[in-house]
Amino acid sequence: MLMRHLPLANIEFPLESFGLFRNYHLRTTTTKFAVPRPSPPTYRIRPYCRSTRVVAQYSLRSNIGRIDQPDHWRKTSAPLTHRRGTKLQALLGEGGLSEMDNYVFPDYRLKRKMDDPSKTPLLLIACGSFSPITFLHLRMFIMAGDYVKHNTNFEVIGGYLSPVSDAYKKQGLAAAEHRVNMCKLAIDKASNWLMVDTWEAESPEYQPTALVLDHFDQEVNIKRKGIEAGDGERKPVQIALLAGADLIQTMSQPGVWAEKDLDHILGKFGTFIVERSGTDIDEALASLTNYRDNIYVIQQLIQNDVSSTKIRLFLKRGMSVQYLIPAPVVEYIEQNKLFAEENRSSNTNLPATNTEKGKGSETTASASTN
Ligand SMILES: Nc1ncnc2c1ncn2[C@@H]1O[C@H](COP(=O)(O)OP(=O)(O)OP(=O)(O)O)[C@@H](O)[C@H]1O
Ligand SMILES: NC(=O)c1ccc[n+]([C@@H]2O[C@H](COP(=O)(O)O)[C@@H](O)[C@H]2O)c1
Repeated sequence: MLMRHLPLANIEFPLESFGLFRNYHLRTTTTKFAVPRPSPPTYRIRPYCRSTRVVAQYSLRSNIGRIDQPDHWRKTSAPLTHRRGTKLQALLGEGGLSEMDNYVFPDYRLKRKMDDPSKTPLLLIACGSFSPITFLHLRMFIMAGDYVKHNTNFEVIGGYLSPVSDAYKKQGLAAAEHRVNMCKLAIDKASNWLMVDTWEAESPEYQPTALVLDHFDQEVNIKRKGIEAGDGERKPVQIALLAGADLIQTMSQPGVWAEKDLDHILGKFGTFIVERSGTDIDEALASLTNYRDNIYVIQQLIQNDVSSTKIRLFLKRGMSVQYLIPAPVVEYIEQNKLFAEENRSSNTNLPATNTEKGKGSETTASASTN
């Protein structure tokens, strides 16, 4: 896996060597051996060093050097052993989350060449829980696209959903595998420019947003050297965070964002903010005036107050969420019985921001659904 699991070797062992364990981990102080999945009749062993990870992260942060995943590693992915023989599996295909261990940056919907070389290429990144993804998450990209077209000199060349890692431990966070699958289902047929990047979701550790944006910068500007402008030249792509106003509001709350991360996100990358009911946008931006040239505020002309929290609340109460979230996602939730019960097994450490933002509260379930 890129950056986090820099593989040093790719060794196959006979099945009998490991008995019948499906996941097998050997740890020493400096080296970890992970056996992600059985690939009958052999297990694939993936050794990697913790120390290399630190070096890789440093390189990524500072854009020094190049961290390449060896091609042989990508191509020798273990076959899936738990195939879901459903319509959804057909949709998710081989790119389903079951193959998360073999991370490859998705670029199949990235524009290869700009339509207008005089513009600045722009890539929109929405970081979030997406537990589950709603139509508003998708609408954010559409609203941003319209805003960019009519108000700026940017040209959007693609958009990514980046579901947060399980390590975020937020209340109501379904397993990353499910959240990624739902995001993929939501965009599969519905978009020709949105993609789901699993780099963050795959990470066993929480990745701060500044680092996530660095990852995109690395993939698009360092590895792919930007985009062809149409006049023979390649242009660097402006990476920007796409977020709701509630997220920006947390930027002035003490302890939520590191000062250097804010400077990195708003100074180097910039952000497109979608208005959200319940959040005073002027108040949210008051402490960020230093970065105002890099902050674009998008009005929600048709207010949509749907949130993942409200969706989970409906599901917990056995109410339908049809037409609030994409149909394949409704089907996926039913098939996997998600959000039906209080699902807090991995979410006992709740962040302080859980019940604000006018999203509805899972703990005060009497609110807003009557
Ligand atoms: N109705 C909405 N209006 C504006 N922005 C939204 C809306 N719903 C989600 N967003 C934005 O989408 C991004 C991803 O958010 P996230 O996955 O945390 O969704 P959420 O619906 O706010 O989740 P939850 O209710 O679980 O906290 C955030 O930047 C958030 O502000
Ligand atoms: N310090 C940080 O980098 C930081 C702080 C708060 C939220 N976030 C990100 O914002 C997104 C949405 O978070 P919430 O669902 O908590 O609003 C997540 O992707 C999360 O990683 C990042």
